[in-house]
Amino acid sequence: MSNIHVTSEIKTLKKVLLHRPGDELLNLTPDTLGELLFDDIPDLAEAQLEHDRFAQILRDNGVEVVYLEDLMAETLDAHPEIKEKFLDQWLEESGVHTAVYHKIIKDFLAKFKNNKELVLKTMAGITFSELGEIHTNFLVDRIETASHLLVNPMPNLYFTRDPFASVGNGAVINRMYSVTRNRETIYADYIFKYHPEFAGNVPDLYGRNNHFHIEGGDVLNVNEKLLFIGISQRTQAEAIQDLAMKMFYENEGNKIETILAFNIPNSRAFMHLDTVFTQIDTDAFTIHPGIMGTLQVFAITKDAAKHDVKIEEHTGKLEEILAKFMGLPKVRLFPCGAGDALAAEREQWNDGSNTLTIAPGKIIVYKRNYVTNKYLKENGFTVLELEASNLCVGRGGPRCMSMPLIRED
Ligand SMILES: NC(=[NH2+])NCCC[C@H](N)C(=O)O
Repeated sequence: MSNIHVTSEIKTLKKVLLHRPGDELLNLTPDTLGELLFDDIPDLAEAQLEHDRFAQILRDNGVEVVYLEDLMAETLDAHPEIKEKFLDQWLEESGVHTAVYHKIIKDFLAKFKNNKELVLKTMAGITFSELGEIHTNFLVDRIETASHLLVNPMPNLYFTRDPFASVGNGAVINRMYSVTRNRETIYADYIFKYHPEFAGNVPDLYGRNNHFHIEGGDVLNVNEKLLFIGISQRTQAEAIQDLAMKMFYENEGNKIETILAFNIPNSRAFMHLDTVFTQIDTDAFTIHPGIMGTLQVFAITKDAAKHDVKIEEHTGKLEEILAKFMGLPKVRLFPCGAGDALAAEREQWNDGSNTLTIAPGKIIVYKRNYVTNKYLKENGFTVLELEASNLCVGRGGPRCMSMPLIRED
């Protein structure tokens, strides 16, 4: 029996994975914002308060909250023999190839006796100055243009939606689009391989060493047999085709029969499908009107005779395509900004259409998106509002900040 079970976007959420933003946010500087995929530097203490409020809303609604840093620390506690391998891999993938640096960092990390502190340190990054006495004489640290960092931080970790995606009883462990986010998947990889609760029961449906990139923000579980995946800045069409082949032919336990691929504009504001489209009830979605002009929808199914996939483009009204594939008489779309074009752009930027559904019709949103929230309330949705203005400068909302591990059927 797997410890992952997700066959829906909306059914009652039972267990979710979060990461509480940590010191990695202190290692953001104006010069590194672009590379590290942030638009501003959040106030860490405020961001943590906001994140704790998010976790509390989830708990108050009966959801068990677990943290990535705890699962990874428990993994190392249970298997001390993999610690060296984990650290070597993390260093190698952090771009620390020289033996001298490698040794200095390993010596520095040896001070962290507690695995949770060690894990948090690997997430936060390492500056030259904190190496203190071990920090000897580095030319690279003396030049004017030097970065202050020996190991880069992973500031996007609190967007737990992206490094892997729960699908059915398995996990799509992703190859990420950006260098800065690629190391994030190491944690999921180790947790699913070695954590006592998950080891041996969570099949990897994709693989972090795959050539093509795909991220969890693009993957929507509609039902046991149907997935929606965005073709976006973060997810390549080739990755979807590859995933389809793996799901259709290599994973016995997987029940997916159809993948609807949504080609959305390639832009920073719409980096993943879930930034412009999320399911909020059995027959309802939020949508950013800005994607409608160029949207293309493809159905990918199994072509058993050819041991291949069959690809068909579907044109026409989006509501009708969705209703057809979901087996519903009708589907309702709720535009971000409630039909006001300016409000739509402003609120989409702050994740107005990035809702986390915790039960049919019950959603968590950022409070600041007044226009969209009011509209959703007027249409009968239960809207739980999270006050947050620091978390959103990382350009992600409640769905991005959560990875469901268990939902009811
Ligand atoms: N599922 C999401 N929409 N995640 C948002 C991730 C934001 C993050 N700063 C990035 O650019 O990767």
